[in-house]
Formats: sequence, C-alpha cells, structure tokens
Amino acid sequence: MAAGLREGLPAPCCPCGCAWYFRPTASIREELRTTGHAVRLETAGAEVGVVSVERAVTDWSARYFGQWWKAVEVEPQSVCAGPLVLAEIDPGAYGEAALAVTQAPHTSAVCAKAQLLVTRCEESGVVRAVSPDQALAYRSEPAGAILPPPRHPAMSRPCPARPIRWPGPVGIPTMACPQRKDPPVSRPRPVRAAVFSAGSWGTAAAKILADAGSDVIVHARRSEVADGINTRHRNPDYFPDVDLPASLTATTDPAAALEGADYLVLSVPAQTLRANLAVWAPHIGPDTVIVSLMKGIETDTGLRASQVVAQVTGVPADRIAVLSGPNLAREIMAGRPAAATVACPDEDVARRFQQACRTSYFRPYTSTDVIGCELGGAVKNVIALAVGIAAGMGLGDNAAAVLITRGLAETTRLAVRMGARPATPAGLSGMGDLVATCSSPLSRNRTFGAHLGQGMTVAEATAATRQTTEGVKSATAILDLARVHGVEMPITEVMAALLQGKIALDEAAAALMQRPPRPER
Ligand SMILES: NC(=O)C1=CN([C@@H]2O[C@H](COP(=O)(O)OP(=O)(O)OC[C@H]3O[C@@H](n4cnc5c(N)ncnc54)[C@H](O)[C@@H]3O)[C@@H](O)[C@H]2O)C=CC1
Ligand SMILES: O=C(CO)COP(=O)(O)O
Repeated sequence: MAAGLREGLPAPCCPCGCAWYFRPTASIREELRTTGHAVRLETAGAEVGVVSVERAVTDWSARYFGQWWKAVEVEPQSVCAGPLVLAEIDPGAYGEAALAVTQAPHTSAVCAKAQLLVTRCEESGVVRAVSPDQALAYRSEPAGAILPPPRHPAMSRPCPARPIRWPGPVGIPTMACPQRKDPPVSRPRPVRAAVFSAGSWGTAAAKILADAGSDVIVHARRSEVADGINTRHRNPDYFPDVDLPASLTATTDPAAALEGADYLVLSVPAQTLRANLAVWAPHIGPDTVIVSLMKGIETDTGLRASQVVAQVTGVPADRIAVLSGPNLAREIMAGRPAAATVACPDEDVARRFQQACRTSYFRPYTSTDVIGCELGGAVKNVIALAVGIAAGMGLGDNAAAVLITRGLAETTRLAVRMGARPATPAGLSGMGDLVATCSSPLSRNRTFGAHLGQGMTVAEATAATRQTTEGVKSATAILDLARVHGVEMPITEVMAALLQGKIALDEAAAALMQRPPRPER
C-alpha cells in the first residue's frame, strides 16, 4: 500500500470509515508558495487541509469529502490550522495507470461526481481506477481502505455492486504539517441523538443521523435487537440484511440512552406514545430537543404526537420538533434519495436538526408549521388505506388518482382550519408523503387497504400486518377532529365507518361515488 497519510490526521478521516492514502513523490512546497490551491475540510471533531498545485486535486477533495465534510476553497496559506495534506499529480503514474485500466475489462462508476473507470484483479484483489476527466488515478491493495459505492443511484451512475478498495490518488505526496500559523481551533463535540425505538423508521432515522456524523444510540425494547445492533451492526428484527453504521450503538436502558442527549427522536406507534414516554420522561435532560417521527393521532384525545409529547414531558413547544415527509424506511435503508420537512416553532431548532440529519441521500427542509406537517403525515395514512382498498378491488389507476387528489383536498381543509399554513399540505409532509405512501407497495397502510380490498376482514388484515399501521386507529380520531372543526372529510368518514365495521366494502365505494355533485375545491 502506498505510504499512509497518518501524521496528524484523525482516523478514520471520514464518517464512512475509509482511510485515505497518498504516495509521497517530489517536493511541492516551493511551488505551493506561489501557485497553490487549497481546500479546508471540516467536520465535527476533525479538520484537514488539502493543498495542491493541481486544482483537480483540491476540486476532487471538495467533491469527495463534501458529502460528509464541509469543504471550502481557501487560500493555501490558511489551511495550516489543522492537519495538512500537500499533494501533486504525477503525470507518469497517471499515464501508466490509465493504460492498465483501459486495457483491462473495466466498469464505469461515478465517484466524487466524476466518471471513474475501475478494474479489479480477482487473483490479487488489487483494484485500479482512473478518472480520465481529471487525470487522477487510484490503486488499492487488499489491506487498503474501502471506497463506498455511491450512496444512491439517482444521484450518480451505479458503481460496481461490491464496494471497491480505495487507494487514493496515485502520485500524491504527503508531508508533515508545516508550522502552524493559526492558533488551534476548538471544535464542537458531535451531536448526540437518542432514537427511541428500534422499529422500521427508528432504525432508518438512526442510520441517517449516524451517516450525518451524529453520535447515535438506539433504545430497543428487546435485548436481542440491541445485541444485534451492537455486535453485528444489524437490526435482526426489521432489517436483518442491511449493515448499520459501526458507530451506531443500542441499549435497552432508557436512562443510558438519554444521558447527555441533544435530541430524543421518538418513533413508536402513536397510540403507545403516552405510556412509553411517561416511563422515559424522567431521564430527559433539561436542554434535550424532542423530535417526533410519528404519523398518528391519539385516539382518546385527538392530540397530535407533538402535543402528547408536550403534555407528558412538560417540554415547551419550541423544544419539540417533528420530521415528516415521503420516507419509506426500507428505501432509506437502501440509501435511496429522500427528503423531508423538519418543523418546529423555533426555526433555529429546526435548522439545527436539519444539519444533524443531512446526508448525501437525505435532504431535510425546515418549517415552523408543526400542525400542517403532523396532520399531513397522519391523514395520508387514511388516504393510503383507501387507495389500497381500491387497488385490492381492482378499481384502476383513475380511482387511485381521484382518492389521492381528493384526499389532499380534505387534508388541506382540516389542516388549514386547525391553523396550518395553506402551502404546507402541498409540500413534502403533505402531497409528497401522500404520493409516496399511496403509490408504494412498501407502505403498510396501502398494503393493509389492499388486504381489505381483496376481501380480508379488519382482524385478518391486522393479523397479516406485523408492523405499525397508523391509519387504522387514526381514521376515527381524524374524523372526530373534522367534526369538531366543522370540516368535511368524506374519504376519512367512509374509511372510519368501514374500519369500525359499520359499512361493507361495496357500500364504501358507492358512498363516495354517489355524493351530491359539487364544484371542485
Ligand atoms: N416505517 C416507515 O417507513 C415510516 C414510519 N413512520 C412513522 O413512525 C412511527 C413508527 O413506525 P414504524 O417504525 O414503522 O413502526 P414499527 O412497527 O416498525 O416499529 C415500532 C417500534 O416501536 C416499538 N414499540 C414501543 N412500544 C410499543 C408498543 N407498546 N407496542 C408496539 N410497539 C412498540 C417497537 O418495539 C418497534 O421498535 C409511526 O408513527 C409511523 O407512521 C414515519 C415515516 C416512515
Ligand atoms: O410514512 C411512511 C412513508 O413516508 C410509511 O408509510 P406506512 O406507514 O404506510 O408504511
């Protein structure tokens, strides 16, 4: 392996755990004095400068590490506050590598937003890669570090299916950091998040936070699940086939999970929130921000999850946020791109959590409209049940589109009457989530509806569904809210009646189609 970039560099140097290596060649310090380019890479707890006479090298650093680190171009003289990499390209080494790669069978991938041609020798395990546009080359030997494949296919062309070993640019030298010119910088500690619980969305949210560089601990109810996460980095119950970040840990002890937590991220079934939270509340720190991921309305009280949180914990509303959007957990676990809205009355709190959960595959927006976000997330589950029923009955795509569109109309009516901004239901937490949930076979609510549409009873569909299906219980609570606020919600009304066994399937469809004609609004 090429000489390691060890001196002074924090390891591992990026959140994916890869180390990076540069091979020393000629001296470039002299040239750098006059012609250098530099980027400064910063992440919580680490900072490194990359200086090269070649802009391609600093551009590459900014693109590659920018996913996890903040990479900004700076004056070469200013990068000495932290560990420093001096680098240059060796054209001879590049030419030799390019020939070796292009003459061998190779695949094309995208790395650091640039085309990468990759070849792997099965016998020796050596991987060589070249990026022709930038004249950068890489060579990796089995003991080297891992270059993860691109995080999600939609944002980059597919890399080879197996992770490739990453050598670092060939011909890039490393030198010790010259004398510091700036005083050492004090860095903030990483954000600490406690995720309760280890179900589908809790696990996916924990992965997002860990991938974003936060220090994450998951609270699991069962020790087998906590052990699986701690020892095998897998959640054996929900995602036995997906590797979790090694930095992610788990515990069954709520006090240990909440110790020093900046965020308590809640993802339990909405109807169990009150009882669960009452047990956990004494361990919540005075400054901990609580983030609800739940998409249900409490049946006995008609309260949204954030309201239940406020009631049980006494935490003020400006320390309670919600995260909601089109976020099918399994897609997120596969690193597929998604976005969501973080809403909190205090926009700074929303912004901080936005930063804490921003990754290359997860894009959070902020909002102060908690009511709109939460209602959008809860009502879409009821509409997804209806769309599932229509699918199960074979009613066709027109029917699904009608339910989605009119479902959005009734969501908006309720949300606005309850104080939401009219634009919120048209956003990620409203229409975005409605479309994802109503279209995807991964949705538990849609699947539950499809079971009903195919003739199962509610009890049979419940038995066939292992995971939380919020719409089933929330339908009646949402209908109660609609009545209290004098809002018409015909789809929700029919769904509540159907789920309570008051009407049959064919009556449900007829009830919607036979409503009196009216203008569209
Ligand atoms: N799965 C998904 O794709 C998404 C789910 N959500 C929301 O997140 C919340 C949680 O849903 P999932 O994680 O999907 O549910 P899940 O069924 O996969 O997991 C529920 C978790 O809560 C725990 N739990 C704690 N107390 C419980 C009790 N008394 N009864 C049952 N389980 C209990 C379970 O052990 C489990 O870890 C729901 O409000 C859901 O709408 C939101 C976005 C995406
Ligand atoms: O909320 C979700 C996607 O955003 C998950 O939907 P289901 O609960 O129907 O699976």
